[in-house]
Amino acid sequence: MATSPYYLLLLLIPILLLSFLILLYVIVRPRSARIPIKGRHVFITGGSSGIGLALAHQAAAEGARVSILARSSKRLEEARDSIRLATGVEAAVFSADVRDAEAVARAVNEAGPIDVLVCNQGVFTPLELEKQDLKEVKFMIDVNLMGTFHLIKAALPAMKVRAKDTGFPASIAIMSSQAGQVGIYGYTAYSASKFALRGLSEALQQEVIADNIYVSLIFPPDTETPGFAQEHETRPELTSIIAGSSGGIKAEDVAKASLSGIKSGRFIIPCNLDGALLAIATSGLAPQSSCITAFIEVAGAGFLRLAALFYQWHWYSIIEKWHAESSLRNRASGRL
Ligand SMILES: NC(=O)C1=CN([C@@H]2O[C@H](COP(=O)(O)OP(=O)(O)OC[C@H]3O[C@@H](n4cnc5c(N)ncnc54)[C@H](OP(=O)(O)O)[C@@H]3O)[C@@H](O)[C@H]2O)C=CC1
Ligand SMILES: CCCCCCCCCCCCCCCC(=O)[C@@H](N)CO
Repeated sequence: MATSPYYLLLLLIPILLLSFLILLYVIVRPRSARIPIKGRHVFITGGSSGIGLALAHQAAAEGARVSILARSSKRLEEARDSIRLATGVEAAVFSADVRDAEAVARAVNEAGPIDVLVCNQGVFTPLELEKQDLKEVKFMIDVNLMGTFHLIKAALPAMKVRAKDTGFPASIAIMSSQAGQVGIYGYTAYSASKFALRGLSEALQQEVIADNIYVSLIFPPDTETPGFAQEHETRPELTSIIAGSSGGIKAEDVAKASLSGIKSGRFIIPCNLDGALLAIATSGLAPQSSCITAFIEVAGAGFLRLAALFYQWHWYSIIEKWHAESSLRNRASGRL
């Protein structure tokens, strides 16, 4: 009996899919890696509060040797006590302002060679640019971007030697934000500082892969931390509405997602489902070590661009409505 062409087509689809997956497996770069943290030195900046403190707890609980850096010695001591109480691990603490390259170099040299560097420190004071003082703009760029440059410059030489001597891959993980994947009302300076970390990370990964060092970029949504509580008091209403599109998350959940991605040597680390969709929609020319994720990125690009257009349509409708209502309020109060 002649084989119906439909059977051939049905047979052809899984063969084509499998061939495509094999092609992706061959081409994805850098090749995936396992980065152990048990017994290794994890250095976390901003480790005295919020996400950084949750990361320090998680890393200590997984058997890492933990160092935390921040400005306030008091908060560092309190963080060290909480880590000891929860995990029995004695974290090393270093007080320095990441804006001071020499202070950072001193702290990193004192801490000794690092296996996993987590550049987590960050500040965020959302406000419409027109109202924002340029000093605040510079402050966010200096802490979030220049501070990260200072840390990597100080830690990289010894990390290279250490990775070579131990034969284990090392990791440089940088804390971005979903506001580092999409610009959000009120976050002109903050988004700029976080988008810049994307360019830094993509370029740096090409520079350090030969030294068995993997770069990870972490993209949390709004996260319940002391910094966020402070931010929430002053951020513009439209910022809260638009940023709220991705919901909120606990610092512990960001820490778990971050460490899991770091240990797998993943370049882009989302922290929730919206973040996973956002990561695919903004994958661009980012490195990708997983052929499955690469397949989803290729297959989902078109649909997710459509979803992104719907999000923009929704956000601009909210902005338009907000301005219409506020001009009605102003007219009603006779302020126009
Ligand atoms: N909370 C959120 O909604 C989200 C946060 N993020 C990012 O996560 C990171 C941590 O945020 P979060 O945990 O909320 O922040 P917190 O404000 O709770 O903690 C910030 C930490 O950074 C330290 N820090 C601040 N400025 C400096 C500096 N100049 N030098 C050294 N250390 C500094 C603080 O210690 P000290 O003040 O003593 O120096 C503190 O340990 C940031 O990069 C932020 O952009 C990303 C997405 C969402
Ligand atoms: C195509 C699919 C799209 C999927 C959903 C996109 C939703 C994007 C929302 C952006 C949220 C920005 C949060 C910033 C958090 C932060 O960094 C501040 N709290 C300061 O710390």
